[in-house]
Amino acid sequence: MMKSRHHRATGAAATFPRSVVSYLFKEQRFLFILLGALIASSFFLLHPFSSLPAHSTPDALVVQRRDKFPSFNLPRRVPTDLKKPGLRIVVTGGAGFVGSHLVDKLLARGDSVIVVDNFFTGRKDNLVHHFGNPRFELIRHDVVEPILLEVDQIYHLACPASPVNETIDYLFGISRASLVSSKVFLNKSHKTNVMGTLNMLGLAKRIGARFLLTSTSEVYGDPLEHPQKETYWGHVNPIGERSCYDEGKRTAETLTMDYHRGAGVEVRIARIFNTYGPRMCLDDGRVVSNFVAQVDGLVALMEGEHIGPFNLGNPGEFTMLELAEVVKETIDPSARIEFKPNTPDDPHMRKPDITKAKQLLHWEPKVSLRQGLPRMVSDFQKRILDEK
Ligand SMILES: O=c1ccn([C@@H]2O[C@H](COP(=O)(O)OP(=O)(O)O[C@H]3OC[C@@H](O)[C@H](O)[C@H]3O)[C@@H](O)[C@H]2O)c(=O)[nH]1
Repeated sequence: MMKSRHHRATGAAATFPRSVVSYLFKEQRFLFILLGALIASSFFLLHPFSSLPAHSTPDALVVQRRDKFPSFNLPRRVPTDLKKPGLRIVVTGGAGFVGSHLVDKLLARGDSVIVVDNFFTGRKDNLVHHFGNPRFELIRHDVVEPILLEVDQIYHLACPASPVNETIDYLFGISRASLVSSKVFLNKSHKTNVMGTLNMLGLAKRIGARFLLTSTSEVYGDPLEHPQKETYWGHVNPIGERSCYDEGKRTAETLTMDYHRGAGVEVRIARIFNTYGPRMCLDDGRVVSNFVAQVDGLVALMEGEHIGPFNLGNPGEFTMLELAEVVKETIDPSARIEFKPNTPDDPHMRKPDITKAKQLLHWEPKVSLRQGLPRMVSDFQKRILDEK
């Protein structure tokens, strides 16, 4: 039985090639196949060559072929786009001034963004232009309570803003005190910096996300070194009126480095110097993005390899009197400048040394203060008038 089956199999194998050959030669099929192959190869090979200059190199051939057949470009482009899906990013304090500009940038880049904000000083209006975008989510949440989210990166900005902004607010006749009572601010600032930062670092550790802390120039206190390099340890009063913010941010930096050294969390630290621009106090959603070049610096820091800290600010210097003069000229040349005592522990001078950011992040501000301030003032003026 076994033998006869083997014979039958061998016989079938022997007849197979013969039947294929006879099939191909029947009715001149082979001739038609040859003819088809000849036409196809002459179209793809001979046609591009016919117009090539005599000295063409292999590279030139590729270029010529791309020009003649635009579809040659397509396979290159499609996989590149497919390979880079957007990141999932949390921005705490994303409804605030710096945060909302950062959110604009990340969404424009193609990332998915979740904003976590308790609207302490931030406003929904700053983000309203993203409502309806499927890559955008807004969660009302206080970061002093833990939250679990699945993301790749965390930008931690949530913090009651520095009292130092009051100087500028005062110049425009806008008081932050009307938004947030100073007592609430004092109680909240340190707690948010400590517990909020701990919670967000804990989240970063748990889900393996990269964490960026927006610290501040306030960590230098009333500096004895001028301008301030990142290596300067600062001159801060631990029990003063401003300490809640200054020491709060210093603690946040310490916690960030603890989680990096102790738990291996990938961290980044930015020290933001006085930021100014549209949406700082009022907002109509229209932005002159150059005002907030710091946002580009934050993204460069998050994407880069360096932990920091990095000073992000404008090294251009101006006195409060010069600032008041610019505001006066732009808003009301007949206005009178009043001199008042400084708030306790207010720094006498601040100027960032941004050499490190320039060298390692390739970042520096695009608009000088001299150019930027009048533009900001007129933007404010217009929006104040619009609101009346
Ligand atoms: O407990 C809080 C406090 C504040 N916030 C939010 O955090 C945001 C802070 O934004 P603000 O506009 O007040 O302040 P800014 O954007 O100017 O500065 C903010 O980002 C840069 C950091 O260096 C500052 O410390 C931070 O206040 C607001 O949206 C506020 O509602 C919280 O979500 N939780």
